[in-house]
Amino acid sequence: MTPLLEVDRVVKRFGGISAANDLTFSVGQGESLGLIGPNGAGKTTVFSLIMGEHRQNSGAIRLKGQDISALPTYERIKRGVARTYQVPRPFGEINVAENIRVGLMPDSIRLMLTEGPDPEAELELARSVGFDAGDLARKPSELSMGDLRKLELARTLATAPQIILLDEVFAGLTVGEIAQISELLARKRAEGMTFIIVSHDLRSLEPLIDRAVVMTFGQVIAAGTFHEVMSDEKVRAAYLGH
Ligand SMILES: Nc1ncnc2c1ncn2[C@@H]1O[C@H](COP(=O)(O)OP(=O)(O)OP(=O)(O)O)[C@@H](O)[C@H]1O
Repeated sequence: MTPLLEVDRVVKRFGGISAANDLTFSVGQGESLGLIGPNGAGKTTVFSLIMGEHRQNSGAIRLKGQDISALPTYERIKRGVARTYQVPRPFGEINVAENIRVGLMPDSIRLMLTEGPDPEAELELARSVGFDAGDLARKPSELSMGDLRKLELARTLATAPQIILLDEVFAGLTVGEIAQISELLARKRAEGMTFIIVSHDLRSLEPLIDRAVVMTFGQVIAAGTFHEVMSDEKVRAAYLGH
C-alpha cells in the first residue's frame, strides 16, 4: 500500500552542512512515527522540508504517492499536512478563539466574508485540546507553555490535517501538562490521525508511537519499534553516548 507520506532520498544542504543527507523514510496511514536523534541531527529541517518552508536540493517528498516537493506551503496545508513548532508561534495580538479561527478559515475570501467565524467550531476545537469556554478570550501572552502547545495543536487540528508533524511537543511542560498533551495525542491516535513526533523526552514519546526512526547527521541510522532502535548499537553509540 502507498504510504501516506514518503521522504525519498532527500538532500538538504546549508552551506557545507548536510542537514538531510539522502534521507529516506515513510509513514503509513494512521501510523504514529517517532523521529528521534541528537541535537543538530536534522529533525526540524525535515519538518520544514515536508511543509515547504525549506526546499530540498534533491530527492522527493510524496503525499499519497503524489510529489508535493514543488508546492508552496499553503498548498501542502490544503492537502492535509500540518505542523507545530518547537517554540510555539501563536499570533500574539489575538486571543485563543481568534488563533483557532485562523486555522479554521476557508481558503476562499468570499466564503470567509459570507460565512464569517464559526464560534461553535472554535469552542469545540478549544475543548478538544483541554481549554474551556473561559479560555477563549485569553491572549497568548497570558498562556503557560502547556497552554501554548495546546493552542498550537488546536490551530493545527483546525486545518483538518491528514498528518501532523509535532516538534518537541513536550518541551518546557510540567509533568501534569505532559500527561494532558499525551492523553490528547493518544486520543487523536486512536481516532486514526497520522503523526510524526519529534521529542527528546523518550519516556513520554514511547507510548505514543508505533515505530521509531533514528537519524544523525541527516541520515537514518536505525528504524523499528522503540525497543528495537533503543537496543541498536549504532543508536546507543550515536544517540545515547554509549
Ligand atoms: N536555516 C539554517 N541555516 C543554516 N544551517 C541550518 C539551518 N537550519 C538548520 N541548520 C543546521 O542543520 C543541522 C540540522 O539542524 P536541525 O535544527 O534540523 O536539527 P535538529 O535535529 O532539529 O536539532 P535539535 O534537536 O537541536 O532541534 C544543524 O547543523 C543546524 O545547525
